[in-house]
Amino acid sequence: MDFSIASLGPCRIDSPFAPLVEARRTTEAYVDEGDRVLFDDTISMVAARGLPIEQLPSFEPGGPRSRIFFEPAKTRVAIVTCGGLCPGLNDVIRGLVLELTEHYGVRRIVGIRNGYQGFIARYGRDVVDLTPDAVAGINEHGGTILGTSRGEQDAGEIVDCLERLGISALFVVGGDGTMRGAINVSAEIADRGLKIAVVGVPKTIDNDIPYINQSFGFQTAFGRAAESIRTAHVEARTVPNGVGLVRLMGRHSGFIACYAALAKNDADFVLIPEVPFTLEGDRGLLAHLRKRVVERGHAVVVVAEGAGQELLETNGTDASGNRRLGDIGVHLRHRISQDFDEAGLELNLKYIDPSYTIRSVPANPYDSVYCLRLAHTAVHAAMAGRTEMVVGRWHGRFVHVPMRLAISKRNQVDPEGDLWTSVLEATGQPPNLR
Ligand SMILES: Nc1ncnc2c1ncn2[C@@H]1O[C@H](COP(=O)(O)OP(=O)(O)O)[C@@H](O)[C@H]1O
Ligand SMILES: O=P(O)(O)OC[C@H]1O[C@](O)(COP(=O)(O)O)[C@@H](O)[C@@H]1O
Ligand SMILES: [Mg+2]
Repeated sequence: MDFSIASLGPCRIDSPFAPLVEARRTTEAYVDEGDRVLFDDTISMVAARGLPIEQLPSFEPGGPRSRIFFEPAKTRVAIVTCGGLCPGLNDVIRGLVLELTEHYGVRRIVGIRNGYQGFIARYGRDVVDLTPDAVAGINEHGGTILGTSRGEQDAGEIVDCLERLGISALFVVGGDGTMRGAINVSAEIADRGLKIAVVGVPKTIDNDIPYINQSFGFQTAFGRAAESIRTAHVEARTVPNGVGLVRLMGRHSGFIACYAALAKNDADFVLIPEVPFTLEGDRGLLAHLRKRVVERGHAVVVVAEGAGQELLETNGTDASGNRRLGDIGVHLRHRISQDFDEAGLELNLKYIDPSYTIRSVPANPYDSVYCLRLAHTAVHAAMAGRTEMVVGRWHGRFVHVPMRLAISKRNQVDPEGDLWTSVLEATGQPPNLR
């Protein structure tokens, strides 16, 4: 694991934040820019490394610097949002624009329309000016005012466009695919000997980006998902042999399903991609579900879209190379109905798929705060010449994470971890459904 952050050069310019931070030292509420945030947070984890303290894996802290790399008056900035929607995208855009203009005095900020496509001539190269007026009130709305897209674009053409626009700092707001694209862009920038900072704000409702504790918009998304679980529960308990079946987003990671289920504490079974299950046999889902309905009169099943894919046919990939998943919700609805029928049991199954409704909403107040603080951290990093990195929060501290680390693996629910244990405690489902 390499935690070192790439930099465009020494910081020689006084930062407007110098008077605010120069006298500060690390406390439990602040990390000095010269300090490091430890990766490990227990005594046994640190001890197991067997390393001297300065060699322990650690993150560079985020936040304002006393000196910066770019001269604000000469700095031009671009912002792009890519991949699937996520609550809070507009909060991030507005946060970046206001911090850059009001505090650093950056005068030219452009938004690239429709993700990486907006850089490309074939798609009509689409750029809009972003001023404080242009972003007023956008945080009240879901989606992204810049638009977004999937599908890989040529890094050479992207950098041609950055050069033509005279950009010094590019902010990329997106998920793992976006960061892979941004690494290619950074490599092209380095090959051409340019000084353009590329700083990411990681975006994913699936919460599948590692080394950042939690992604923005996730809390809003699972909050919306929890409403579907409440609906399913109300419907299921008011009819004989009621089963509420809820399918939630979560391509490879079951965080939305777990958190939404815990938020309502009404689910009897939670099925996620990280924990394989079978339908058939004494230990399978169907037998346990039948038993639960016979004993208690109703049941609620929450399934993440990526769960049980081994039971289904997959359907190729999307424009970004993401696997198109089989529909586990529809499959379960069919198999549960069949199973109750074969057992001669009445069944009242209500199937709910909130689908895109959980990600197209505006951020809740918690996520809005988080988005704004991530945006501030990203601006401080870029102005200090940091590049090929994303901002994140680790153990409650804002940190800089190398982009390569942020895509080096997928953040997933650990079946041996305490989140899954909480789900097992809350549902009472067997640890092994197979
Ligand atoms: N392997 C890759 N290499 C380069 N660019 C990629 C790669 N995967 C995705 N991208 C780019 O990132 C953008 C968003 O990726 P996608 O996977 O759709 O969403 P997310 O960033 O949310 O994971 C796409 O438009 C594409 O241009
Ligand atoms: O239909 P779309 O827009 O391709 O998006 C569906 C996928 O987007 C997600 O919200 C995640 O998107 P990202 O990979 O862009 O973060 C998944 O939960 C879902 O499977
Ligand atoms: Mg992705």
